[in-house]
Amino acid sequence: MADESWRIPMLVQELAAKVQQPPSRYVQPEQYHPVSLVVDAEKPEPIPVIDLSRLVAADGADHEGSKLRLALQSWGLFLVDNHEIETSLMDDLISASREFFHLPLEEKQRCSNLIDGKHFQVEGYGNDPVASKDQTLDWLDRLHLRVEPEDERNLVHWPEHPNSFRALLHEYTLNCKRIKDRILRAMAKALGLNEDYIVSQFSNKAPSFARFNYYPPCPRPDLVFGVKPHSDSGVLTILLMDKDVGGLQVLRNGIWHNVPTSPHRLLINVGDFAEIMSNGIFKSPVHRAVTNAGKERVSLAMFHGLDPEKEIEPATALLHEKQPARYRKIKAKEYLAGFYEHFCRGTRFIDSVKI
Ligand SMILES: O=C(O)CCC(=O)C(=O)O
Ligand SMILES: [Fe+2]
Repeated sequence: MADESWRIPMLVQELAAKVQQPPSRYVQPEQYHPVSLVVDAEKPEPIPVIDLSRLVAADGADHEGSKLRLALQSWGLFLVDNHEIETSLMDDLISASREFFHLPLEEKQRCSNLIDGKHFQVEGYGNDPVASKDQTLDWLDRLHLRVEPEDERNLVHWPEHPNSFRALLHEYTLNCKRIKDRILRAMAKALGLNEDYIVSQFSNKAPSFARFNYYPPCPRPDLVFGVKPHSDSGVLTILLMDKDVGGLQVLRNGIWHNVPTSPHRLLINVGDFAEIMSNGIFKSPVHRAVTNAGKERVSLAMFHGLDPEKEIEPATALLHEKQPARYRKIKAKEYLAGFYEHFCRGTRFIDSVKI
C-alpha cells in the first residue's frame, strides 16, 4: 500500500519543541519568503476603525456607513470599537484556549480532527489538511469547531478542559451573531440594497465555525508562514487577535501591511461570498500570518458561512447594462470544495468564478 504518512504531519507545537530549524516541508519557496515581500513598516497606513454603536445609531449612521463602504472597498477589513462584548469574555476565552493548547497531547487528542488517527475531518484539534506531498505547510495548530447551527454542534470535539471553555465559547458565539447581523445590515445599506438583503441569505442551516489558531514560536520567521496568504471563503469573519503578539498582515494594492495588535477591538473582514454578492465592490482581502521567534500567538477567527445548498451570486439590484455580473452563480458547497483545494495550493478559487 502507498505510504500516506505525509498526510498527517506532526503537530507543530510538538515539532517546535524539538527542532532548531523548520523542516523543509515548512520552508516557503524563495520567491514567497515572508521577508522578501517587504511590508511597508516605515509609513504604516492606519487600518480603518468603525464605531459599531454609531453604525446603528439613528444619527451618525450615514457617516459611519460611508466609512464602512470605503473600508470594504479599499481594504476589505476594519477594526471595530464599541462592539459591546465584555472585555473579560474576550480575555477569558483566549486564556481558556491557550490553556487547552498547553494541555498534554493525549488530552488534546480527545478532540482530534483525525478519524481512527488517519483520516482528516474539518472539525477538531490538529493540523490543517494536507492535500499533496509537495504542499508547503503552515506553522500552526488549530482547533476548529462548528458553533452554528447550535443543534449541529459536535460536542465530542469541544474541549472539556478547561471546564469554562464550552460556556465561554457559547457566550462569545451569541455575541458574534449579534455583531454580524448589525454589520451585514450596514453593509447592505452601504451598497444601496435593502437593509436585509445580506442577512436574508442566511437560513437556519447557515454554518458558523470558530477556529482557534495556535502559532508556537518559530526559529525562522523569515522562511515560514503561520498561515500562508489566503482570503476567507464565507460572508464575514470576526477575528479576535492576540492582545500582545502581532503577526497578521493584509495585502492592499500589492503591498503587505501589518495589522497592529489592538487589544479588545475586533477585526472584521469580508470573505469571498460577500465579494461575489457585492459584485466586486467589496474586496475579500488576501491576508497571512507571520510567525515570531520568541513568542507564541493565539487568535480566534469566527467564520460566518452560508447553507451549503445556497446559490451565491451578485445582487441583481447592483447589476445594469454598464455593470454586468462579474462572478458566475455558484452553490456554497461547490465553492467550498474548490476553495479548500486552492487554499492548500496557495491559490485563490475566487479567480475561477470571475466572468
Ligand atoms: O491569526 C490570524 O491573525 C489570522 C488567521 C486567519 O487568517 C484565519 O484563521 O483564517
Ligand atoms: Fe483568514
